[in-house]
Amino acid sequence: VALRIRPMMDDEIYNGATPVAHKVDENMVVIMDPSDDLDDILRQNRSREKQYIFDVVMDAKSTQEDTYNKSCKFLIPSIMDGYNATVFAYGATGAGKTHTMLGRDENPGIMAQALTDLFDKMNESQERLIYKVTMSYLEVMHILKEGNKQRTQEPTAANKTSSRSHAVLIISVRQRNRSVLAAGMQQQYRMGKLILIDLAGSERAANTQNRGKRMVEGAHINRSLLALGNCINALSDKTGSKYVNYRDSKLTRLLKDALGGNCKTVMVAHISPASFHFEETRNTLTYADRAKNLKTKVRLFCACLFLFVFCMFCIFCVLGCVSVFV
Ligand SMILES: Nc1ncnc2c1ncn2[C@@H]1O[C@H](COP(=O)(O)OP(=O)(O)OP(=O)(O)O)[C@@H](O)[C@H]1O
Repeated sequence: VALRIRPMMDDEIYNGATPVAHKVDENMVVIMDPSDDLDDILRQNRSREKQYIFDVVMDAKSTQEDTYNKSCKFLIPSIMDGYNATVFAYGATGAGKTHTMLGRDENPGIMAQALTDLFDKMNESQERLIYKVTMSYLEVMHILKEGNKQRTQEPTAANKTSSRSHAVLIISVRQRNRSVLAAGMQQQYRMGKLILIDLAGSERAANTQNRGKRMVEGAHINRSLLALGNCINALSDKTGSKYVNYRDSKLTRLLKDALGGNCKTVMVAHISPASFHFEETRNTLTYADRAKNLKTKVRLFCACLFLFVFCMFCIFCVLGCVSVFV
């Protein structure tokens, strides 16, 4: 789990917001509750400061390149070796998810950097290996941009360029060995999949002042994010006894492997440092903190096949022995 704290926006500073989230070191963030309600007896003795620890903490000084290097780059060789990986951006509306995942042409985010890295790595080994890359959401780079033009972006009171849908980029890489192919021999191929997800932001209907279609859209977004939150809660339950309802939304069905299956998963949580967004910030940090408890099991596709064949072989041997005795 990585955390990115975006810079304060000009309008937040103009409207009197103060920064309440601070990076302490590479792994720690501290938030300070800005409320100073003297009548709130229940909170009077509580510390207003809370610390959270994550694998990576980045603040306004982190560039797009730093963010990619720290949260996604290490996954690229695994994809080429046949593993599955998912990176998803999580956070409230306006917290900086699209900036991280997509960025801009002159300042590209994780999606474009991961693709560039992947194709560079494939070029390095193309004399030895043959790759087949398939993608949904894009086939070549320009379709990523086309896809993003199609994506509804609407200003809401909470974010001027709010994404009104989840964006999912799935890159599948199939790899075969040239020399084995040239010799005309049968060979297993390796298949790795990288899923990059820019979730639509959770939002409070009251904050966005959305009406009509936009409000219904917001409700759908929130419902799927609620289902995601429920799955994270159930999966992070230490007793392991809670039922994980992946079927609650399309989003959780899509993320099933990323959350509890055969996948290396990175969650990049996003928060705003501004005091106005303290409640959203605390919610995001709570979920990100829970997400640290999630465990996935990563296996190679061909290794599974081998295990299956081996198990079948053992079963037949046992059945053979039993029938001899009978
Ligand atoms: N690290 C950053 N550095 C500079 N600007 C940023 C950063 N993160 C976000 N921003 C700016 O903050 C604004 C909101 O960010 P963005 O649209 O990425 O939020 P979001 O979480 O994707 O919101 P939504 O869920 O509503 O789509 C944008 O103008 C974006 O350029």
